[in-house]
Amino acid sequence: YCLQHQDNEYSSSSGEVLEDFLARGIINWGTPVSRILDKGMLFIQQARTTETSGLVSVLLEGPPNSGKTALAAQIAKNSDFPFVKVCTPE
Ligand SMILES: Nc1ncnc2c1ncn2[C@@H]1O[C@H](COP(=O)(O)OP(=O)(O)OP(=O)(O)O)[C@@H](O)[C@H]1O
Repeated sequence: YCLQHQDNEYSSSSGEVLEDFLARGIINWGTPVSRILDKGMLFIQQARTTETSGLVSVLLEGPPNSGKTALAAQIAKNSDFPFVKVCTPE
């Protein structure tokens, strides 16, 4: 599910959230985008390996609306793992 609103409204399923973020696709406008997507594929492989716990944490830092969530959604889509967006008050 997706907890998108502070009023505890569960707005859409994992697949619908992905479609929202990726409706127009990801524009690969330069090295920062391609590097994050490439590293995302490595993290997916890492999460799939049986030697690890299957839990991989990644911090994407950047200004508001710079595309952090869109890139996380694209990596989730590439992985076939579910995408869950959780919004906090801060
Ligand atoms: N590389 C990209 N290609 C296509 N669309 C993009 C790209 N980067 C950002 N966008 C679009 O810009 C908008 C803002 O991006 P997004 O919500 O991912 O930013 P954010 O960094 O997570 O923002 P915030 O920190 O405010 O949560 C979205 O509509 C997203 O789809």
